[in-house]
Amino acid sequence: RFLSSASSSMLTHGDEASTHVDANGVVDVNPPRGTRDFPPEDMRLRTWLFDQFREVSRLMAFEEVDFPVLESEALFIRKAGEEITQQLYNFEDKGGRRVVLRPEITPSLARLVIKQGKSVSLPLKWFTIGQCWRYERMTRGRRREHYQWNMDIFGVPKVRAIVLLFQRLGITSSDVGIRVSSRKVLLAVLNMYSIPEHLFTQVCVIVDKFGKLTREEIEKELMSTGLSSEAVQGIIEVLSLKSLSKLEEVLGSGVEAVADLKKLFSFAEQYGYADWICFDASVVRGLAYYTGIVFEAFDREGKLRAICGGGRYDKLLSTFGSEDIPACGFGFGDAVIVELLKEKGLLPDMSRQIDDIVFPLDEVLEGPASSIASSLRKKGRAVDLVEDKRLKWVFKHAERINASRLILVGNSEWERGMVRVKILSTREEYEVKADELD
Ligand SMILES: CC(=O)Nc1cnc2ccccc2c1
Repeated sequence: RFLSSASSSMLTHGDEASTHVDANGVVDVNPPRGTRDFPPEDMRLRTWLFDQFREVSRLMAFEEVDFPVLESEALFIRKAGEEITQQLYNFEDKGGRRVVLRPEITPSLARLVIKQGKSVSLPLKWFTIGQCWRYERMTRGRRREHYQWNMDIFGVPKVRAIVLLFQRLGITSSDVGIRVSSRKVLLAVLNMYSIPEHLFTQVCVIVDKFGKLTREEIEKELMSTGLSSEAVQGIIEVLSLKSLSKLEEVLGSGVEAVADLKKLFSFAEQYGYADWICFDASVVRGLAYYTGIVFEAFDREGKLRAICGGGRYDKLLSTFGSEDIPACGFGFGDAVIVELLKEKGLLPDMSRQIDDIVFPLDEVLEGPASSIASSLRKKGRAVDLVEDKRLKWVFKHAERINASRLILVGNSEWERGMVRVKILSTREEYEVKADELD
């Protein structure tokens, strides 16, 4: 497999957009800051990746849903100080409504589940692949949009879909692991230090920065919420645990967190994906609404950011004023996975492919050539009908787009109802009756 240039532009940021017209009046051809175009080669890679997402969703009997990329701002106003809600791509529309380009999918899912109310039978398993947005100062030069595959189950407590996808992509459990923990671990610690539960989501968001900030910075942020230094040390000590038995020693065996995690790891054993997952108490994920098991996939070489992440969120619906339905799900971005596939030499060959090129050798034969092209298309063949070119160009073009066959419509053959076929891989050449061409 060779690396196409595709993967590079999947990773580049929208170039620095300058003013929108330059000195000679040429419009700025770059897409807006932090966004990407998808020219054909990049679009082939993206389509391939999204086809893998779709196939796994189909295999797991998930139904596809979709939502507007524009949502009411109210859906994302949360008080916990998450990065995602501090970088809302929000604005006021011409009707004076507060709207956003959605930063994530789950709240839209929840909105639709509530809207569908009694008409949906549980459990429901929905998936979508949607573009998500954030507005951050370009100082960090990060992208402002990415596509996310979301898989969510409402009405039950799933990690299996992710393992299935990795296997489809050729990624093994020696390449990637999934760190698993539960928000209930943190809840138990807060209770040990009798910390009020209203601090819970705030503390989760801070602790989610474990890997990204220094210990001192974490301590400082935790202290700033009013936690005692004893509680701060206790939190950091417990969240550094990587062994379930040690966790049990610290929290005691009656704690729900320990029971949940033991159950999950025994399911993993039974389902045969135990070597993909590991307990890591530092996993809390940065979204305020998680209530139980949380997980994130990571590359074992530690070079990349989280590949995907998710968890259980049993109380999201009540934050929208509706009755709660237990739910869990994950978001899987389109960027880090491509970096990983590139690292592992697993990017597929993304070069263009076409079945037939049909070429009239004389312009009086453009009619017959066109009818040959359409009959082949009716048989499902991808046909490039070429006109106004010299034969030399057509041969080069056939190479360039990896055509399987070149079908030449010439006067002498056509008088006999024949066309000339050239198989480009074997150089084999033969005549065939035009209406027997398949
Ligand atoms: C690697 C990458 O592109 N991350 C990314 C890019 N855009 C986003 C936009 C919204 C939310 C998360 C986002 C995450």
